[in-house]
Amino acid sequence: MTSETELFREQAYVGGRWIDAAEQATRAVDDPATGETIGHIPDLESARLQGAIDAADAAFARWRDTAVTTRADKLLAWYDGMQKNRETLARLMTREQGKPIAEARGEVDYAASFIRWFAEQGRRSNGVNIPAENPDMALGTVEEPVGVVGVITPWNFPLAMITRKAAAALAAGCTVVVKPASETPFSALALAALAEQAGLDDGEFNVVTGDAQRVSEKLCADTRVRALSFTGSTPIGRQLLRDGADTVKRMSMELGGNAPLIVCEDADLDTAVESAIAARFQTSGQDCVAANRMFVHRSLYDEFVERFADRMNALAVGNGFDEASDIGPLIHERAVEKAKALADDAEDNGARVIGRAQANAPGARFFMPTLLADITPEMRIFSEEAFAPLAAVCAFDDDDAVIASANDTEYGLAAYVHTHSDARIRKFMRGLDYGMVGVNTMDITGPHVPFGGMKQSGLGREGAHAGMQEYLETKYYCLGDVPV
Ligand SMILES: NC(=O)c1ccc[n+]([C@@H]2O[C@H](COP(=O)([O-])OP(=O)(O)OC[C@H]3O[C@@H](n4cnc5c(N)ncnc54)[C@H](O)[C@@H]3O)[C@@H](O)[C@H]2O)c1
Ligand SMILES: N[C@@H](CC=O)C(=O)O
Repeated sequence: MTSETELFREQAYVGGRWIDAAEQATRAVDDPATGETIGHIPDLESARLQGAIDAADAAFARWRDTAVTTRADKLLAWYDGMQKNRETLARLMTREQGKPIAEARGEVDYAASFIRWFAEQGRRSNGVNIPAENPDMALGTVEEPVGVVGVITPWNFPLAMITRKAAAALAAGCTVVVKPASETPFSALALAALAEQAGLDDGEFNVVTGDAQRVSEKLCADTRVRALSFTGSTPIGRQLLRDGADTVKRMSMELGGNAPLIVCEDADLDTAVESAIAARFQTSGQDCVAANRMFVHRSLYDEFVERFADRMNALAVGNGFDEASDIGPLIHERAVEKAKALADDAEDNGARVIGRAQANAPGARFFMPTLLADITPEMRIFSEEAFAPLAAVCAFDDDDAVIASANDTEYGLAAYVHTHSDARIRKFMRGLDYGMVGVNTMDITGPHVPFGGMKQSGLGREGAHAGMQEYLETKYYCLGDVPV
């Protein structure tokens, strides 16, 4: 097992080397639970960012022609390194992101699962044979790696959002340049240290740090970067789509969410309450597939609100290193201010506010779990992604009306419905305009499923066969005059 200090890297990883920024320019990274500085990362200037693309481009020529079994072996060695260093990676994640340590361990497993899954999938990205109308011709396709892939990721899942992209791209034969969120770079750099140990040490996998705008402009402008895979907010996704247009980049966009959770009159209330608690408060509410609006049939509404509030008020709020904590800090104080503003807006417009006083919060970046009852479409919480432990619920009477209400958003990532009626399951699955629909469960993700959204929640899918195709080009060939 690699020691904690060996995996704690304060340098960028480019072309298999650990580098600083020119003039030793750095940015500080803090612990969101305490505000203490935990380290510094290089603020790479344009020349060194260019060097990362140069390294990835040079490596691509070699990596694309590397035997698929060799690629798979290196990815599996990377996976093994993550397993052996699970606790170190989890502690590093809690330190910089704040999530409860149990969730951090779960994310290490989740992140590693993408590497294992794509290590094998890379051996199965097949072309097709096309029956020729002319018997003297032979037609078909081959799947080829697109080239250098730019990867930009958020802070809420510091490891999994990287491996979900990089493992697929590397398995396809591409090389990658990763820019992690400035709030959570150390998880990414520890991943790079394990990649180096696994033999990804010659420009196949690069992690750059520094000014986000400077990095993305570099990645978008360089024609050797043939694809950009982004996970983050919809406004930034829109900007990157604009920036990538000039070089016609292949774009994968995993953006914001506003998930509805619908409890129908024939739902199992115990399952619905437990699922709603998990769907709202996982990742301390900072989750793209979090249940942002809850709709409960009027016949169950009062009971649901009472049970949900009891479970919510029992959640332990504290430092992520405390094994008893269910809810950790938010990443920024401004995230706390936004949650307070959404709650105030809802209350000013008639919502009931249920929960413990914010004065009991154990620190400046903690937001105490809160339930807004009797919400209406006029309230900001109905259309804005809370990204905090702030739940919102209202009653409904009619299935068609609640589907229309659930769809009344620019987002379309995940949706959840609780019912035991086959007819309703079919109705809601067809009626909900979301890329992913969970029925009687919120446990919908994994490396084997196509994760992604409709409308302004994104473009493309991550995970499963679809996740591999984001990094492959289909080349059609037509062989004339091939006498049989
Ligand atoms: N769909 C998904 O799979 C998924 C997963 C996780 C998070 N998200 C979404 O991400 C958002 C929260 O994450 P966040 O706060 O890190 O998002 P963000 O958009 O602020 O940042 C995401 C990444 O983009 C970079 N970035 C920020 N400004 C940039 C700019 N002007 N140009 C280029 N890059 C820039 C950041 O440094 C970070 O690396 C939420 O909306 C959440 O729903 C979506
Ligand atoms: N919870 C999502 C990440 C989005 O925040 C996932 O499981 O991929």
